[in-house]
Amino acid sequence: MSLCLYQQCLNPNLLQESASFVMAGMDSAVVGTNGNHLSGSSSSPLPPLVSALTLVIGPLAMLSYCRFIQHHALVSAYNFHCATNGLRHTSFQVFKVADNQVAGHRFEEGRVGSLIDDSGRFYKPLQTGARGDKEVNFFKRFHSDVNVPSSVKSFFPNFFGTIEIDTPNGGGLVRHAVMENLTNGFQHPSVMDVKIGFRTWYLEAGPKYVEKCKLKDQETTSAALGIRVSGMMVYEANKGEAWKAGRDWCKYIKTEAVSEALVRFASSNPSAEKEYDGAFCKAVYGATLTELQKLKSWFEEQKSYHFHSASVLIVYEGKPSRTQTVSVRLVDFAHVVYDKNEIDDNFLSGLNALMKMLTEIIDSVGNVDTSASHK
Ligand SMILES: O=P(O)(O)O[C@@H]1[C@@H](OP(=O)(O)O)[C@H](OP(=O)(O)O)[C@H](O)[C@H](OP(=O)(O)O)[C@H]1OP(=O)(O)O
Ligand SMILES: Nc1ncnc2c1ncn2[C@@H]1O[C@H](COP(=O)(O)OP(=O)(O)O)[C@@H](O)[C@H]1O
Repeated sequence: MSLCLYQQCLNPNLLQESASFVMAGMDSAVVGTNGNHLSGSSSSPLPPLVSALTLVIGPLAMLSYCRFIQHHALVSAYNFHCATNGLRHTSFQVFKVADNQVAGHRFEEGRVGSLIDDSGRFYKPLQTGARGDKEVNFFKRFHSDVNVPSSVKSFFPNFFGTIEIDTPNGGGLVRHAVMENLTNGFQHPSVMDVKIGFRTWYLEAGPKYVEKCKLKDQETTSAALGIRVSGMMVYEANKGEAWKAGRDWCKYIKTEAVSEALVRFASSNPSAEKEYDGAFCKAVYGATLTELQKLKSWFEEQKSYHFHSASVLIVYEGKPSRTQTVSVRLVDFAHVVYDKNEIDDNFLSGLNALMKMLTEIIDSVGNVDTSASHK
């Protein structure tokens, strides 16, 4: 979790330019609200370790490919509480590979994946063109939609705008969405991404994309079950390390083995001697169901947002503790369609399918054979 990928240049001229850009471009209401933080964040002393790192790595960074990050979020971030913190990106920034990312676009040969920082932010590389814009527009629209209750908004990551980060693979500047890191605060998170819906495609996306999705929905469990386990990692306290499912492990889970995979995710009680703990599994999924029920109530009414290919992200603490926290949130909003004025049956039925499966697991968890392979 400690690979330092980028070191932002500490070029005072650039900082200056950026600061004045921000001040000039921002709405006065934002400056008025956050003015103290604005000036404070640009001049606040760096923590000792960071300062030391700056001295050592700074000159190297200056020579390396790390260019100044252009911050585009600040002007448009009027409706979001990001402007003040956003300015921090203009001073000093250490990004790390998001090791807790379990699905989606990851750092692989020639590809760019998500990053995190120590302040609890998650940087998701946006696709070029319309697709990236779609996700950004979703966040802006959704978080400022007065018709969505705040209890529902809290299922979605906070959004802090976008920044462009120079990638080390020669790809140049890549725009990233800056979000709340949903695994922040967990010492050893166990994380599972469950894609919701019997179909991930939607006609508005165009025939090529629809074909690609249809094939994937058939090949995986989406079409048959309404859910697809897209990724998972489980912290195994007895080993002191996390087991992460590979892309193919997830892709080729057979329909009849999904339940077993779900049990595997939640039954690894780090405080238990044995590998499999039904009581722990019940506790994790009991808490999950309580959250999903709230989400479901909203989906039973709302007609404004249709989510395709979005996922429920379940996170629990793998470090032994007496109280267990389970976080249930949503991710991936690159395929949202608006104002259809009808219930999002595809997402709702997928959610119901997941809830039914989790309920069945809770009822029968003692009987599941977790030693069997899922293949
Ligand atoms: O962008 P691609 O073609 O690599 O496809 C992504 C998939 O990568 P893969 O092709 O399986 O290596 C990717 O699969 P993984 O999660 O990496 O297994 C996702 O399915 C992604 O969809 P979304 O952004 O989660 O809706 C997929 O993105 P879209 O199909 O939504 O573009
Ligand atoms: N805000 C977030 N905080 C923490 N992890 C996240 C966040 N958003 C996404 N992830 C991680 O990244 C993975 C892929 O996210 P997703 O939005 O589906 O990306 P992609 O569009 O590349 O498929 C998720 O399964 C999760 O592990």
